[in-house]
Amino acid sequence: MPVDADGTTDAETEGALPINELFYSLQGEGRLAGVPTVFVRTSGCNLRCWFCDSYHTSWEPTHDWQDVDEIVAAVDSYDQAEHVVLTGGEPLLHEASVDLLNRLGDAGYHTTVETNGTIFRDAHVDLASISPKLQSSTPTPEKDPTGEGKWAERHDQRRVDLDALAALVDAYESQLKFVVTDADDLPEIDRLVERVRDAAATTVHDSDVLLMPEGATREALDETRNAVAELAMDRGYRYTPRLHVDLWNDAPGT
Ligand SMILES: C[S@@+](CC[C@H](N)C(=O)[O-])C[C@H]1O[C@@H](n2cnc3c(N)ncnc32)[C@H](O)[C@@H]1O
Ligand SMILES: Nc1nc2[nH]cc(C(=O)O)c2c(=O)[nH]1
Ligand code: SF4
Ligand SMILES: [Mg+2]
Repeated sequence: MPVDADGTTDAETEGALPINELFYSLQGEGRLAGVPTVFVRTSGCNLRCWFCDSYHTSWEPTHDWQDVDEIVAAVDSYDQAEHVVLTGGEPLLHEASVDLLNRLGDAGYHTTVETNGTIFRDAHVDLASISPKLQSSTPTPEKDPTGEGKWAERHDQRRVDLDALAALVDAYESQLKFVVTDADDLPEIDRLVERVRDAAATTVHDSDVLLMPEGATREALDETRNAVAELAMDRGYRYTPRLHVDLWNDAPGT
């Protein structure tokens, strides 16, 4: 069954998830970088960042439908792993993500959800790794990988939902992880962090705000990582590497 253009799924398939890939690696991003982790990547997204490093979950979604039972068994087959990351695409689009997270939490796994922060769901989440999307992520006709620019307006309208961001920050241990393309992104990050602080009851420390260089390949990161590290130092935010890209470049299943 296909994921439709918005990435929403047919009600019939509740209890199953569209899985693009499931693999064992090291967490490459954020405060748990370096931790051995099983990744479950769902397909389908409500946004279309021009730089999306998971093209086959957003711009051109591909997947197998798998029952939550099957996914849990596949996670269990990696004996060494105590951590699971649920990512996508946008994993919180899918109702069945709640069941999967609750099952993994009950089984004793530490669960991280990688989310664009536009959707709140109540589930077992040990770390909400929230990556709100900046204006520089918008797929303008010049930047759209399909060259059409059809998604620019929808992307721009949907990319920030303050209520969802505040609900995620208030419900879960969280980090705000911004993809930085250049220094022009910083004023927008500062403003958005302040808006989240105003909307949420929980204190958001500067050390919970992470700057991540844009780049899906080593070559692309060579152009961004040092400048982003300097911006993090200037501003007092945290820098996060993209360890998996440094180690394995853009190989699938890493
Ligand atoms: C593919 S997304 C899936 C989860 C969710 N849709 C989101 O955007 O947070 C996983 C992470 O990769 C980041 N990301 C995607 N493409 C990137 C790129 N070209 N450079 C740096 N980070 C990127 C996202 O911002 C997010 O933190
Ligand atoms: N190793 C590795 N770490 C990651 N952290 C977040 C990822 C993601 O795509 O959400 C990711 C990923 O794709 N690979
Ligand atoms: S929100 Fe995440 S999955 Fe969706 S297009 Fe952007 S980076 Fe890709
Ligand atoms: Mg990734």
